[in-house]
Amino acid sequence: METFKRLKRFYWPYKSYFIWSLVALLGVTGMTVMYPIILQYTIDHAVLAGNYDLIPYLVVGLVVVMAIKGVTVYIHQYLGDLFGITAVHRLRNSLYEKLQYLPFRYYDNAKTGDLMSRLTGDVETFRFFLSFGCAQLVNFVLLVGFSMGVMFYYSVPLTLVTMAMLPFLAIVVWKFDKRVHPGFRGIRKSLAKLNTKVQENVSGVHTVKALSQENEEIHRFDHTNDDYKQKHLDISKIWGNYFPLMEFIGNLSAVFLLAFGGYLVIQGSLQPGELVAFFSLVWYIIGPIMNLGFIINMFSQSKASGERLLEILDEEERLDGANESSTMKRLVGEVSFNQVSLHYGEKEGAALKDLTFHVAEGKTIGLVGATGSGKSSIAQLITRFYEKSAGEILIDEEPIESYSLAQLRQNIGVVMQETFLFSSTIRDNLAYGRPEATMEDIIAAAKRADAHEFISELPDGYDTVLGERGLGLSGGQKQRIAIARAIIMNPSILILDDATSAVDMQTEVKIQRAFRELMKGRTTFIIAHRISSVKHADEILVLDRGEITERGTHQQLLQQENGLYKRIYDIQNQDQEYVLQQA
Ligand SMILES: Nc1ncnc2c1ncn2[C@@H]1O[C@H](COP(=O)(O)OP(=O)(O)OP(=O)(O)O)[C@@H](O)[C@H]1O
Repeated sequence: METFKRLKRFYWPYKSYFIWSLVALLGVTGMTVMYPIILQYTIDHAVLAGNYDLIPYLVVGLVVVMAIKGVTVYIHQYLGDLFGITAVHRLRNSLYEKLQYLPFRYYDNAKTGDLMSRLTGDVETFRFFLSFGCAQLVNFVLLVGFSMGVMFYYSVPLTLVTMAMLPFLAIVVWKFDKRVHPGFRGIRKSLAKLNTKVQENVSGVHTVKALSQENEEIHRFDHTNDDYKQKHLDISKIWGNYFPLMEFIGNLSAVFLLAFGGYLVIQGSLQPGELVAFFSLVWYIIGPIMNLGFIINMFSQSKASGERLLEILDEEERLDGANESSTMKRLVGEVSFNQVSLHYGEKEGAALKDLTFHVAEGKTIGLVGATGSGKSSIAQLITRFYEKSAGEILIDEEPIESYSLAQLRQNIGVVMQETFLFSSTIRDNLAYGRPEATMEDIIAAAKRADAHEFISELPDGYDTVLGERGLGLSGGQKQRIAIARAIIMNPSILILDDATSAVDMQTEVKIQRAFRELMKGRTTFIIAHRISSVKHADEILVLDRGEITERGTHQQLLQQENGLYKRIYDIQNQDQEYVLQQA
C-alpha cells in the first residue's frame, strides 16, 4: 500500500471521477443482485403460488433493472477510465519533467531502454489498475457484501455452511499473492533489459555492422529474450499451481450449498425459489473470489510498476542553488578557477587536481593534453553539468553557484565533437536554444557558420527534416549546424570541445573560419588534440592527469625544450611534413 500512498498526489486530485464511478458501481452491483431476487419472487410467488398475472409486471421490472444496469455500467466505466487516464497523464508529465532535471551523474549509469520501458509500460500498467483494477477491488467487496446480505436474509444457516470454505480460499489467494508479486517485478525488469538491448542495437547499428557483430548480437538478444520468456513461464507455473486449487475450493462451496439447501427445501424451511436465488448469489461470491487472483495479479503488477516509477521520482534532482531573484542578465564572461578539484565518484580518483587559472573577458584559452587528462572535465564544471569537489569557480567575479543553471547555460555555448541533431527540421535544430529566433536570425547565423550554402542545396532547404541521428548530413555539416546553433544563442562564453577532430583538413579550414566568426568578442575555451586549433589562443594550459603542467602562449610553450607541448607539437609537425612529402 505504501507505493500507492506515495503516488497519491498524482491520482488523488481526480478522486471525484473515482468516487462517482464507485457510486455508479454501487448501482451496477445493486441491479446485479436484483436479478436473483426477481427470479426467486417469480418462482415462489408467481409460478408456485399460481399468480400468473404477476408475470408481465415482473418482466417489465426485469427490463427496467437491465436498463438501469446498462446506464450505470456506462457511467462507471467512463468515469473509471477518465480517472486513470487523467492521473497517469499527470504522472507521465512529472516523470518526464524529472528526467529533465536529473543530474548527468544519473545518466552516466541509466539505460535508455530501461527508462523508456518505465515511462511507457510501467505507466500503462499503473493506469490499467487505476482505471479498472481499483474498481474491481471495490466491486469485489460490494458484490460479496450485497450477495451475502441477501443470502443471510433468506437463510442464516445455509449462508454459514456455504461460506465455510471461504477462509481456505482466502489463505490460498494470500499465498498466491506472496509468490506472484516478486515474479512480476522480475518480468518488468527483464522487459526493461530487452528494451535496452533493442535500443542499444539500433543506436549502435554502425558499430555492430562495422565490427561484424550481427550474429553475436542475435545471440545476446536471444539470451535476454530467453530470460524474459523464463520469467513469464515462472509466473504461468504459479498460476497453474494456484488457480485450479482456488476453483476447486470455490466449487466445494456450491456442492455444500446444493446438499444442505436441498435438505432445507425438503424439510420445508426454505422455498425452492430461494434455493435457486441462493445458487445465483453464491456464484456472485465465488466468481469474484476466484477472480481475486486476477485482481491481485493486476494489483501486484501495478505495485511493481509503481515502485519502478517511484525509483525515478525519488532520484535526487539537480540542485540549482541560485537564489530565485537571480536575473537573466547577460554575463561578461570572465572565468576564474581557484584550486578546483573534481572527483566523479566517491571511489574514483581526482579527474582535476587543484586547478588555478584566470581568463579575462573575450580572451581565448586553449586546453591540450593526452586523453583522459581532464580537458573536458573543465568544460563540465563551467557548464555545471557536474559539480566541483573542492575549490572555487568564479564567473564575472561571482561564485558560479550564485547563477541559476538557466542563466548560466544561456550564456555558455558548447560545440562538441559529436553533434546531436533532433529528428525535426534543420530550422528547428538551429533555433533549438532560442526558439523565438526569427528566420532572418537563423539564416544570418547559418551564413556566419558557413552552413547556409549547403542547407540551401538540400531539397527542402531549412525545412528539410533530419533523421534521428541527423542522417543525410556529413560530420562537418553537422558541426557547422552546431556552430550556427551557438551563434543564435549569442553566448558570452564559448566551449569548443574537440570540435574539429572528426573532420578532414579541408573541412577543418572551413570550420575554423566559422569558429573565428563565432569567437569574436566571447571568452572561448578550445579543447583540442591538434596544436593547430589552439596556437592562436591567448593562453594555453597543458594538462596531465588532472593537473596543469605547463602554461603560456604557443611561442612561450615551444621554448620549453623538454615540455609536453613541444613534444606534441613536434610529433604533429613531423606528421604534417610526412603528409606533405607524400603528397
Ligand atoms: N562522467 C564521468 N564519470 C566518471 N569518470 C569520468 C567521467 N567523465 C570523465 N571521467 C574520467 O575523468 C578523467 C578526465 O576525463 P576527461 O573527459 O576530462 O578527459 P579529456 O582530457 O577531455 O579526454 P579526451 O581528450 O579523451 O576527451 C578520465 O580519467 C575519465 O575517465
